[in-house]
Amino acid sequence: MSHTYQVGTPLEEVAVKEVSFEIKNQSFTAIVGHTGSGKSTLLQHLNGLLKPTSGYLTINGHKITPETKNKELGDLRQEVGFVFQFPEAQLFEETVLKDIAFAPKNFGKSEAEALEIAREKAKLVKLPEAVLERSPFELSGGQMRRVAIAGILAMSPKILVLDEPTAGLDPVGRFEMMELFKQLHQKEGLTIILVTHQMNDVANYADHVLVMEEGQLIADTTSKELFSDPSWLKAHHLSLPQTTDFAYQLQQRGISFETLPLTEHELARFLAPKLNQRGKIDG
Ligand SMILES: Nc1ncnc2c1ncn2[C@@H]1O[C@H](COP(=O)(O)OP(=O)(O)OP(=O)(O)O)[C@@H](O)[C@H]1O
Repeated sequence: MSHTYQVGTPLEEVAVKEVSFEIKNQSFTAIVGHTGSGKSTLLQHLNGLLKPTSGYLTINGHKITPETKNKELGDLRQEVGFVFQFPEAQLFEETVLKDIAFAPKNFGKSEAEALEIAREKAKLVKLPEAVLERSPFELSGGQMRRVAIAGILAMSPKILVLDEPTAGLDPVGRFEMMELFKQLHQKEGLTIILVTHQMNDVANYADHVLVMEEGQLIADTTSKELFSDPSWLKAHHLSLPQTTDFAYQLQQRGISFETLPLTEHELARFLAPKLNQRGKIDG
């Protein structure tokens, strides 16, 4: 599929060029690439916010073509939860619980049912009980974002699409947010599709990676494969996760790795026996 903005005007811009890929059910996919490479444009096709200007996509059995009408996309929009950048900007209700209950209520649930769903989803995103009756605007940035995410989960989506969901959070908030997505993926069985600039998050959480460059898909791979080739990443001005970079630097100083580690845990597992051995020899 391709997407061109403002076709036929002087501002015409091909944002996504003939990309073709498959995302498996219940996978955790990261989409990476520089600013302007087409990630957000691609993402907005996944629940029909944008339609391809040529080609098609099939999501959960729903085919979207340039001719697809918005009214045909109701089911898809319920099945694909879309978390925009800074989703807390869309909070508006008087209380946290009412905000989370908004969508189910709008989609025909009774007030009591919607509030019940809201309680369940608030728990799922680990909002403390004490905040549920408070105004969402009195919460911390991280908590507000959790309210917004709970509001999307209240539609019981099968696929969660996240556009830089940790932007603007502090390191602890970022970690907790990523752990939440990991839990939603592993325990709730959600398919996660995440746009991120954080290679550490790609290494720690994603199994599948799509790399965009100037509107084209230049890699469709696993995180292990992607980070095993530092020279390819360098050629495309992409960085390595911190741990992989550290291991790569060790490798350049003569310590050989079968495959470069992606996580601190993998690096520690590799280094510990070597350092223990050194200790024994030195001692
Ligand atoms: N509504 C729009 N109208 C016209 N051009 C647009 C529009 N939205 C995006 N573009 C252009 O499409 C291209 C891809 O933008 P897109 O936002 O998809 O990239 P991105 O990889 O998500 O960038 P970022 O990492 O900064 O969010 C850019 O050249 C951008 O200027």
